[in-house]
Amino acid sequence: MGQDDISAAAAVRIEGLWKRFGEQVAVAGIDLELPAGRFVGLVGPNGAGKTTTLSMITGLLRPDSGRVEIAGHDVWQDPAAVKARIGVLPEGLRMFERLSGRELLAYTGRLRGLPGDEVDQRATQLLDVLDLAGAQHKLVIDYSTGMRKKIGLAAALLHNPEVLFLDEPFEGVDPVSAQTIRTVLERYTASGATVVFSSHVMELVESLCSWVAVMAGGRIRAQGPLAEVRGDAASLQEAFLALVGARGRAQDDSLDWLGGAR
Ligand SMILES: Nc1ncnc2c1ncn2[C@@H]1O[C@H](COP(=O)(O)OP(=O)(O)OP(=O)(O)O)[C@@H](O)[C@H]1O
Repeated sequence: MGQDDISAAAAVRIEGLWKRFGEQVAVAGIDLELPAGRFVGLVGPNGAGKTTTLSMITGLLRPDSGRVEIAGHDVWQDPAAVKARIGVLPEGLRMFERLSGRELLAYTGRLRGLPGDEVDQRATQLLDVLDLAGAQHKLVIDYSTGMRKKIGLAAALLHNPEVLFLDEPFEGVDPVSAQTIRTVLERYTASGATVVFSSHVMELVESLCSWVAVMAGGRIRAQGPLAEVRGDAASLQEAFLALVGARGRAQDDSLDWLGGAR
């Protein structure tokens, strides 16, 4: 099988997925096939439908229509099989904040049905690698934004999922923590696992992802290997702006009062 032949090894298969909120169409019938063993980026402007899509893929939000399959299992017909195989770091990340970081991992491990000593061992390693060992007994409510992302990531990785979904994993994270998260994720995908993450930071997506799906207005505008989606453009950012038709919006005279002589 070639690097870019995904038909036999899709981690995620989406067909005709729709979601409306009243009059607002958030996701307008998308089809997507995301390859296994890759770093996959879901990119799009604000309001494109990324979070809604990820919520439907991970079983957090019921689609109006369409189907999603993860590692060969239907998300809505076989949710237990799917949830055993995925890890999720959702946007907003509501956690049990009155637990310490270590307690949160212990609790998550038990929910996942892992034996206590295995959870302890994995938690120690994850806390260490993510540079949270010193804060492991602090309550999560007292964690910074970056620390919350890291403990959320540790909780999502604890059961060694086949596919990991991350909604804006680097938002609010300092460069040192971002590098730590990146190293952990690179090691994880190198072992054959799949990471799907959403972002609007194109440089990040370009440097991390080998496969990209571009979303705008609830639709998929392009999907495929990074080089293919970028095409002849100088960067993914350029290709993205052309795809979503946003080039030059701030260059007309609609803000002619801003700056200059007063
Ligand atoms: N619960 C909801 N009720 C009503 N409208 C919603 C709801 N959730 C999302 N929407 C709308 O659906 C559209 C897609 O939103 P979504 O959050 O999926 O976009 P996004 O690509 O994740 O955006 P961002 O990058 O800004 O987080 C937006 O127009 C949004 O206002």
